[in-house]
Amino acid sequence: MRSEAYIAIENYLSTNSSKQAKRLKADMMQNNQNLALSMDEHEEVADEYKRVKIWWAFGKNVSKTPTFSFNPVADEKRYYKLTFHKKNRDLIMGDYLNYVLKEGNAIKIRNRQRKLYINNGAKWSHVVFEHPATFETLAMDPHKKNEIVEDLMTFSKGEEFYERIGRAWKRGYLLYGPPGTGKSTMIAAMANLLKYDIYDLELTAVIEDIDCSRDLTGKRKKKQDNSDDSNMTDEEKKNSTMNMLASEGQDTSSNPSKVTLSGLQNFIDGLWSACGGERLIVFTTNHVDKLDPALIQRGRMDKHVELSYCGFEAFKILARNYLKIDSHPLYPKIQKLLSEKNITPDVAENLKPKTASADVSTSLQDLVLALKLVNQEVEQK
Ligand SMILES: Nc1ncnc2c1ncn2[C@@H]1O[C@H](COP(=O)(O)OP(=O)(O)OP(=O)(O)O)[C@@H](O)[C@H]1O
Repeated sequence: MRSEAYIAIENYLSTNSSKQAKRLKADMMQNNQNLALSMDEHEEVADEYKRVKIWWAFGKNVSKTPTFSFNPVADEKRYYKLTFHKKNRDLIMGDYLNYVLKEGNAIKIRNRQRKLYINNGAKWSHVVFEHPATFETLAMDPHKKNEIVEDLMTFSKGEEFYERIGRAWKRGYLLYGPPGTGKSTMIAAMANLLKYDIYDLELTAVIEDIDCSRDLTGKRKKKQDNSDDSNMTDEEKKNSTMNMLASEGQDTSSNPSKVTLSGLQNFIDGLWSACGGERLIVFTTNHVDKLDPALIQRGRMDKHVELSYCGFEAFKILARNYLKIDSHPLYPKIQKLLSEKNITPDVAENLKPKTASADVSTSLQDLVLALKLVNQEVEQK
């Protein structure tokens, strides 16, 4: 079995390939998407660290003593040999090897399959997290979007900063806005950007009058209690979810069901202090005004982001995603319709081609019809 350190070194060396590509053997793995680079026996790869040259060589020892077994396996020990000038011994054995192990582990985390954990009240279960959302495809004001991406990147690279100021490496986000404005989509984009796992926690058991909520797989969940809320309008219904995004292997197993608001606050604070790695808590709600301010105070939720109705700028991003276009003669009409009523970005579903022969104009015409319909419905209400 290969040790963690061996795998980390292997990962690290695989990124060194740009300089040494000719000398490395390329194997296509899995679905031809992951290119795995490995070294051949006695092959050498040169590296440079703080202007010091280092040579890596791969080798293996096969045990000479024959052993009897019904399932003979070669007793083989693989190793990497490191060559450098002896005056640099301290730098290489200390700084450099630490750097290699850290980089190698980071590559492992970046390349691994990520998970979406769901809490069923008693314990966490998980599925593979595969959601295509990215910040590039998220429709929202570009300035606001850049600010969020920058904030997240600064946070994710902030280990030393948080250590220096003696604070836990954590950040809280509150996403609020009407249903269908992209809160779940943004969480998926965050997880994809940072390569974090997601722990999804429905707070419907805690806050009253909750109807239903949508999870990251896009399915509407059935209401869990039996109380009759058929007289409630959509506006009166609330939906609050907490998502924790964390890097690999962080233990967050707890049972938060049936907690009071102050219990919930303690629970969140407890999660924060549970362990050392970076973590991002994202709290989503449709009704920020109905939440207890104590729950979302700065410190618990550092950044408040409003996800809102679909403006023309956001529509242009959706049109680019769906139709690969930047302009069209129907744009002024669409801009006018979007400005008349509150339209959520999920109206972009109408941009999906409905027939094999549908082209850009047909899709935009479908959208115009859908927008007119929504506007009429709103007016009738
Ligand atoms: N800002 C957006 N950018 C791109 N797609 C969006 C955006 N908002 C919504 N959508 C699309 O609309 C659908 C619903 O969005 P999403 O589930 O993210 O909304 P939500 O705010 O989380 O809704 P809810 O409050 O009901 O959970 C998704 O299929 C998503 O692709």
